[in-house]
Amino acid sequence: MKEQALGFIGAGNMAGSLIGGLISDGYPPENISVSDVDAAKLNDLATRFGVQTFEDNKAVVARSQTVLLAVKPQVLEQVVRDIAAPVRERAPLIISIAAGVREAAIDGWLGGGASIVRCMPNTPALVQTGATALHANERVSTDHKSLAEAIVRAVGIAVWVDREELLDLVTALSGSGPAYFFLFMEAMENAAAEMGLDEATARLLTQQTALGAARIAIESEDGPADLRKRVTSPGGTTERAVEVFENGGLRSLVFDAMKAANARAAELSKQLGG
Ligand SMILES: NC(=O)C1=CN([C@@H]2O[C@H](COP(=O)(O)OP(=O)(O)OC[C@H]3O[C@@H](n4cnc5c(N)ncnc54)[C@H](O)[C@@H]3O)[C@@H](O)[C@H]2O)C=CC1
Ligand SMILES: O=C(O)[C@@H]1CCC=N1
Repeated sequence: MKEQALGFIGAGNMAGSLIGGLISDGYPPENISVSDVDAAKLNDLATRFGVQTFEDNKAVVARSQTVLLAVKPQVLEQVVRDIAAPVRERAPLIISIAAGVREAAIDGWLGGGASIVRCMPNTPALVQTGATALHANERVSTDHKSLAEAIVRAVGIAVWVDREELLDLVTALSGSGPAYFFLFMEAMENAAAEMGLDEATARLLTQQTALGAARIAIESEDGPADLRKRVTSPGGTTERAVEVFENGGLRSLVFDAMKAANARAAELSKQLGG
């Protein structure tokens, strides 16, 4: 895939993460072009990675075999309509990472007949620990599916979902998920600091605990319920804390939070083109 000309429209956080991952993975920077309305963002990526930059989105389409849409969902329609003519002419593979915008909406704005892969990455892509789910419309060839998967695999793991609606659920799980863990870490740090530990120590111990728990969870054959039991000595401290979480309804709170995020993703897709 590394000989393919790859274009990014939008040079923000996610584009920077994906480009950083691809380049660390050996993708030649001269085969990557990027456009943005913000010249400072383009300068930043050109300096960090040596990629080609353009202020005109159509210039990126004109030189790319794959075009990755990395702008906010709210500006996607205008961006896509603006590149529709060169996309029809060159028929590149279109990959969209915008939350909540359906393949059919993008295809409609392009005038129909486009090969579109939609994916939902997450910000740990920045440190090559991303989790991305992908879905392809019926026009995408097997080779193009492999190409899209290879692009996101450069920054972490990739899984395919067989129904596009499942991307809303993935958004609520792994798309927004890093923020849930950060919230939990923030609460643990604050509690420890409030009870008397200095803030720097509270942060360090919380961070290393999160990293250690994640590594055990990934490396072990066992699920989180079993791993939790191994920390929980009968009559000990963990048991007391877990009792407080369970009695406080942590599980149903997590369920409700993810349901709300899932519903918001579905709502966004209705607002942003059906
Ligand atoms: N941040 C996250 O955790 C995740 C974000 N996403 C999706 O990734 C997409 C990008 O998000 P971020 O990188 O976080 O946003 P961002 O705001 O950092 O980047 C968007 C970029 O688009 C540029 N832009 C705006 N109008 C433009 C135009 N007309 N033409 C070209 N460029 C234009 C902006 O200047 C900005 O640099 C969004 O659609 C979001 O839904 C997906 C998964 C996770
Ligand atoms: O909060 C959001 O809408 C985006 C999608 C997933 C993560 N950030």
